[in-house]
Amino acid sequence: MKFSQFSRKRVAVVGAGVSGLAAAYKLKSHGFSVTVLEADGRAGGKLRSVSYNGLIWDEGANTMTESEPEVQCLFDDLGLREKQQFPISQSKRYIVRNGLPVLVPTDPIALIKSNILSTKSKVCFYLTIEFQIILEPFLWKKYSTSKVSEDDTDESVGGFFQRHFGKEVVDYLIDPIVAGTSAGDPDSLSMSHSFPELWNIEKRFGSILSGLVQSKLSTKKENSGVRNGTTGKRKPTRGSFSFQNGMQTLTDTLSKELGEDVLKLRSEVLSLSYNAGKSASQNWSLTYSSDRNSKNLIADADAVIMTAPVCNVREMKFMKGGIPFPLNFLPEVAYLPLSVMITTFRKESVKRPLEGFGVLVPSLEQQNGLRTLGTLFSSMMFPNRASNDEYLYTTFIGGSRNRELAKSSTDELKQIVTSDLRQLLGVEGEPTFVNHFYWSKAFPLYGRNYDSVVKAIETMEKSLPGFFYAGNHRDGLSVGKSIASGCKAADLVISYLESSTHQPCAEQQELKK
Ligand SMILES: Cc1cc2nc3c(=O)[nH]c(=O)nc-3n(C[C@H](O)[C@H](O)[C@H](O)COP(=O)(O)OP(=O)(O)OC[C@H]3O[C@@H](n4cnc5c(N)ncnc54)[C@H](O)[C@@H]3O)c2cc1C
Ligand SMILES: C=Cc1c2[nH]c(c1C)Cc1[nH]c(c(CCC(=O)O)c1C)Cc1[nH]c(c(C)c1CCC(=O)O)Cc1[nH]c(c(C)c1C=C)C2
Repeated sequence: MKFSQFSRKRVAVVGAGVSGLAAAYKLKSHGFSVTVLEADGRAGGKLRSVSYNGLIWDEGANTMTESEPEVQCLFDDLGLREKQQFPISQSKRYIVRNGLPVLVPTDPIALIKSNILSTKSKVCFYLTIEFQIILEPFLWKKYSTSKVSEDDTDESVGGFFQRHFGKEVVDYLIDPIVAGTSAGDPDSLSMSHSFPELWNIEKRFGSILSGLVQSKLSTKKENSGVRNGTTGKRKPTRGSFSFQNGMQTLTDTLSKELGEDVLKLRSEVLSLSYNAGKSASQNWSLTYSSDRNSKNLIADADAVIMTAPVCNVREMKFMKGGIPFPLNFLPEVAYLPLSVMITTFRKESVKRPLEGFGVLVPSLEQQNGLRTLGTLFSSMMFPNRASNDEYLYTTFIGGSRNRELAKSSTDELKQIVTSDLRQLLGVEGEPTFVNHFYWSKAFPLYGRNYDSVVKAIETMEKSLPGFFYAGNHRDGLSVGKSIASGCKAADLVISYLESSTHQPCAEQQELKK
């Protein structure tokens, strides 16, 4: 316990996904009395690992990165470093072109040599790289007055990259990468919400490439302190990783640290009521269902961190000062459905196995008969996830490209996956094992009107003192960003409750503005 003065302050965290658990862990270690209410019978949310018959697989997130400082701190505190598992040959990633996997080059020169792009696009890409620093600011100015829509925060990912690199780069690089990181498509996604760093770099420097060069130089300058050991910050490990027994090891470790008294499973939050008191003391009252008790239960709290998806928040009842607080300003969020198929094949049945991370299928390759979004070479990356004589693959189907296909039966999906893997890797015969997991709402779509969602969340926070929203609907979909979002919400709760112990209520409101 770091600050025992908080031990009587109570915080309710709604949702035991990675963001809620990270927030709760931080608050608990600062001495708060925390309750995590989780609707499901398990903790972890979109982190979901299975060990069965000598196989290990993930039905949700498969890997994560450690770019956010909050993630680094959490791992150090939890002692998770020894459980991290780094994939073999993770830089080898493939994109399908003309029906076959092509290794994605890791640098521009290799890209010129590869078959991913046509000669015309390669020349265009090469010239762009060579001359972009000089030409791009002018191109940007030209487009910024002609092509970008009036409210330019709504530019699509496809529009942005086409403006910079041309259509073929969008079709054969951006489209598969976007599918492989959000299950979305370049035309539906908002650039400012999906790639905020790149968007801001262009806004700040007027050009992506010169901006990247300049920001890289300034990061190098900042990091030189790390090498000298003067900043005390750890340099993030490079690349993606998982954990022994899969990604759920992370949320299992957090759940264990929190303990059964804190984490209440099968507890779906139904309503939240805020009643302003003289101080921010137990102003919140939450009702939740409990399968152990036919009656709904009540949890009182001084502050609330909400991490349930927006679609679930819209179903909750909010009250403020005894009267309903309607959430009609909270827009409906679109979600992408996804099926995750696990298959294993005997090694001798895979005629053209590939080493590396996995293969992504651009939308245009549907014309060559392929119907999956992509496949991770799970047991190539993590050999202990299958026996020595078999390969385990994780294939994704659906997303914005093919919502209906995601809902297909296990048998239909088995045929689709086997057919795609036959074409891509030369598998023969049937898989020796199949597992299917269907996510009806795998990802929120950061669509071109997503600003309205973020603004509505901010309105909720401003209108309801002591209410904070965290999770993957805010600053990014990745596990790392979800953790960072949870930790930031915990920090806001700490300053809110710290200030509220010394200040009258009106001033707390000011603080939130
Ligand atoms: C198939 C798939 C693959 C992915 N792959 C990767 C990857 O490789 N790398 C990566 O970085 N990210 C990946 N992600 C994304 C990442 O896993 C998620 O964005 C992240 O885990 C979300 O965490 P969260 O805590 O914000 O939300 P969630 O995990 O969705 O947690 C929210 C929790 O709130 C609970 N809840 C909802 N309503 C209520 C209520 N009324 N009362 C109480 N509780 C409620 C839910 O049951 C849930 O447990 C993937 C996601 C999916 C679905
Ligand atoms: C084909 C479908 C999908 C694959 N993974 C996901 C989908 C929808 C989900 C997913 N994967 C990653 C993230 C985090 C994104 C982020 O913002 O960091 C999500 C939501 C990790 C990831 N996967 C790929 C990349 C380039 C990244 C970013 C991190 C990293 O570079 O490691 C590419 C990729 N995804 C899939 C495959 C088969 C693949 C590449 C071959 C599957």
